[in-house]
Amino acid sequence: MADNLYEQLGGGPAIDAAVDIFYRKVLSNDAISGFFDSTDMEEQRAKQKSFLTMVFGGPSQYSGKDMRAAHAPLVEKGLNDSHFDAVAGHLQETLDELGVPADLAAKVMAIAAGTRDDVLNR
Ligand code: HEM
Repeated sequence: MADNLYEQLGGGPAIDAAVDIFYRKVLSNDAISGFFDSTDMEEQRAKQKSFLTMVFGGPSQYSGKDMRAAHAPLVEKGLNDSHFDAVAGHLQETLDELGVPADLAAKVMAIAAGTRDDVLNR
């Protein structure tokens, strides 16, 4: 049995697929897509893949910003719990669509939930 969440989820190809589907959903949601108006989405997907690989225990040298710094400008623009909930919802839907078993999906969602206060800078 693979001993870290990264391997249990299916490794790099699984993370790539999840991040691609996830951002398609995020950008299709008018309530949150505006935050990404001036974002290079190719770079964003690459950073998110690297970040998730790291927090799931896989081989990653994430060199992006920490969650607090990365989202501070967005909090200035009004980023709040409702936006975080929408993003978390799209992550859950993505995991469901990919057929990730509920116990693993719950671990992923717990890690995402653990970033809330940093993302919202409080
Ligand atoms: C589970 C919670 C979240 C995680 C794990 C996460 C992860 C990340 C990562 C890894 C970056 C890249 C940091 C860098 O540029 O070095 C980033 C940037 C960003 N995130 Fe998040 N994020 C989360 C929640 C959100 C939410 C709720 C929103 C808005 C609805 C959001 C919008 C953005 C935007 C707009 C950027 C900056 C892109 C740019 O520089 O143009 N994130 N996030």
